[in-house]
Amino acid sequence: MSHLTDTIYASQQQVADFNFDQQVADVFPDMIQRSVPGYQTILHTLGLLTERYSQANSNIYDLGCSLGAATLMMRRHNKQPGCTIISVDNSAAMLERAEQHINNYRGDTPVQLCCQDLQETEIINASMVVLNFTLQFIAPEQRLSALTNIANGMNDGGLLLLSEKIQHPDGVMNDVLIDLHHEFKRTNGYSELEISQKRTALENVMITESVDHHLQRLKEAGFSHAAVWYQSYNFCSMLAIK
Ligand SMILES: Nc1ncnc2c1ncn2[C@@H]1O[C@H](C[S@+](CC[C@H]([NH3+])C(=O)[O-])CC(=O)[O-])[C@@H](O)[C@H]1O
Ligand SMILES: O=C(O)C(=O)Cc1ccccc1
Repeated sequence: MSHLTDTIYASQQQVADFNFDQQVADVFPDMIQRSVPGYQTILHTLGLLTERYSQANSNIYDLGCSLGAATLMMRRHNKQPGCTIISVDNSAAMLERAEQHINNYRGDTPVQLCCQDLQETEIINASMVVLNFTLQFIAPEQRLSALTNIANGMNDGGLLLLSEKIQHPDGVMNDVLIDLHHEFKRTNGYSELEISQKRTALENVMITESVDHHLQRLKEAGFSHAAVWYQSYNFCSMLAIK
């Protein structure tokens, strides 16, 4: 697959709300790599977790799969027979490219691609569910019901990986983490204009919450255990066990 450079916010513009359209899908590998600290570490660890947590004859869900990076990692590492990976995204542009991307690799575990809202996705017999930077795009008041639907469809001992951009409850520390993230983006070649215009685009679309809020809600949704396993600046990854 060709990897195009993300220049979406490089020119001064009337900034519209961020949306996962064709333009974003075209540059997504470059955008996520240059924007999300720890993205590769999280995918690498997801491979290890798949070896440990996938259960024979179960479903594995990648919710908000974008181009299928987490799907491919789980397919590569799944050692259990009779599993199906169900990869869901409500952006047709993303899913179209995910299909091409996934077809470029071979694997034993079948992958079903579904263009639908994850909130309308039936979760059944799940040993693993991945929400890798997806829940943050769901309206906050809908997050508990989305997570409850997921927990209800998971098998005992099943694993949820939830990665999110987070907000620190201490305003000063929150600003420190945001500064560090912006420095990370500058180091990766984004200009001040790109950083500030993207921030505006995301303002109404991506609502961040504190780690405590996430962990408490995971318990409320029906998970028995939940903890942070990784954080890089204001990007955090949590695990929950049903
Ligand atoms: N309600 C929804 N239903 C389904 N999909 C949705 C919904 N809302 C947003 N999405 C989809 O969630 C994805 C979020 S990106 C995930 C990266 C990927 N997980 C990765 O591991 O590379 C994260 C980011 O761009 O920061 C997009 O593809 C949206 O279309
Ligand atoms: O780019 C940012 O500032 C982010 O917060 C991460 C991100 C990455 C890709 C799409 C949307 C948000």
